[in-house]
Amino acid sequence: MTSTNDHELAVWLAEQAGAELLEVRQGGLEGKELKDAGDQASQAVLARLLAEHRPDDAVLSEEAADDSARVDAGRVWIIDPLDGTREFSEPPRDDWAVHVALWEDGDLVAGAVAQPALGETFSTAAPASVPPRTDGPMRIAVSRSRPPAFVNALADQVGAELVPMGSAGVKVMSVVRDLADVYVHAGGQYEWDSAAPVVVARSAGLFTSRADGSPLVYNRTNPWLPDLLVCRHEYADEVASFVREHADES
Ligand SMILES: Nc1ncnc2c1ncn2[C@@H]1O[C@H](COP(=O)(O)O)[C@@H](OP(=O)(O)O)[C@H]1O
Ligand SMILES: [Mg+2]
Repeated sequence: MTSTNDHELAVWLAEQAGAELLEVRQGGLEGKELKDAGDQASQAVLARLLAEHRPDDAVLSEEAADDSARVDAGRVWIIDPLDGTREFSEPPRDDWAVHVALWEDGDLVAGAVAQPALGETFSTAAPASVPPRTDGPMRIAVSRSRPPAFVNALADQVGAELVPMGSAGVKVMSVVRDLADVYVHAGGQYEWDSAAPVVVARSAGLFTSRADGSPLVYNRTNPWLPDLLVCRHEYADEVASFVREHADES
């Protein structure tokens, strides 16, 4: 695997962790015990394989202590071993994911989002082509548990329907798959929640930004990156302008 390119490595890592998560989910645990076991098992797989195959690279993970030296590193893997932890603990839901992204010299350059319960991995190794849009009203993917405060007003204004689901990665992939047109989030998130989904969405030709349309910046000292917009290009201006006008309500 050492000679594998970064795109292929991201896929392999996400799928190895995903296989581990499927096993953990069969183990008879429930609730918080299942969530914790999933987080820890996936983190262990990713940390071990990254140390083995990319020993010189830094890592920023939801499930590991942050080493501030990564801010000065040239290459940083930004990983979320289990995104949508809540949905992972509610079998047979399939809206949870493994995120593996690579940041290099200022921007995201490779990544994979595995949806193990769906048997699918979306990646920069084989960029997806977004299907033609399904006819009908705009569909906005939102968090099941923490949707942005402004989202009902946004849906009313643009005549959209809301599609609640778990996991930032799954919501971004829902835009890639034409199950939604827009994913907008505000109020809280970290770099690992969006890094891999964003680089995969970019490779599929989608629009990505902060919720107000400003650029996403990764590998900052503080990984808090609380809002996100991923959508088909034709919706970007309408949604970002609405967010700018309603910034105090997120
Ligand atoms: N207000 C908030 N503050 C912090 N993290 C948030 C958040 N809203 C969503 N997230 C994180 O974003 C990811 C997707 O959330 P959601 O499924 O609600 O859309 C989840 O990651 P994890 O499952 O890795 O913790 C969740 O913790
Ligand atoms: Mg997450």
